[in-house]
Amino acid sequence: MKPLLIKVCGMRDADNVRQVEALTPDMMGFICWEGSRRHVSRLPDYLPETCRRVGVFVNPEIGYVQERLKTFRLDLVQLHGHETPEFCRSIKEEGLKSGRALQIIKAFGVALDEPFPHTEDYEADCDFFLFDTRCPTAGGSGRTFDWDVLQNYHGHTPFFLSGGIGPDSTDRLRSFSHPAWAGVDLNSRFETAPALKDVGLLTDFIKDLRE
Ligand SMILES: O=C(O)c1ccccc1NCC(=O)[C@H](O)[C@H](O)COP(=O)(O)O
Repeated sequence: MKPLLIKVCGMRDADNVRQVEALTPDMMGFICWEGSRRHVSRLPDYLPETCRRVGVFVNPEIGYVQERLKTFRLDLVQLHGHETPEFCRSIKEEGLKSGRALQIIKAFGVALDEPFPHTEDYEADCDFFLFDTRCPTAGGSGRTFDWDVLQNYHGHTPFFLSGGIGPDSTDRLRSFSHPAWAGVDLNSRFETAPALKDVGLLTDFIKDLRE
């Protein structure tokens, strides 16, 4: 399997952030949306330094993103709502204004009974896509979708595979292949409680994936 970026999402607790950072993921995600059980309402006492910090938003006001860019020192912004390509561009420009080469991850919910998401218009303004299971909670469902539908994605923007990836997913990941596949996103199936990751489970999984 080719080397994959590993993003651990839905972090909040400072000690847990330190423990997960020691596993050297590439990115760590902080949910900046009140509707989530993983919502981070205040700045954690510790933010990771050796991996990139991702702020996860759902249809945010630009001012809220600006504030979180500064306080969380975000490297990437992940957008999980109905944000337009223009909005993605404006967020990227906000990063430039504050002297940061901010990257954008646009998330798309995938459902078998709906047409594959229309990603083309986002190619120019986004650095990554994230294909997640469509769900009423906008993310963090713990449910997988049929990864075969990703063969309908012919774009060039690299993507994260997301939605219900768990300790038992390694074999499926090994048999999955796509030229634009760049990484995996890990969340609720590695939790002992919302926003609290099981370090043992993550240790084994990340070791397996990198072998
Ligand atoms: O995790 C959340 O609670 C969440 C809520 C609303 C929008 C996004 C959210 N998470 C963002 C992620 O990148 C998750 O890791 C992704 O949805 C997959 O989660 P899971 O199915 O639990 O593995």
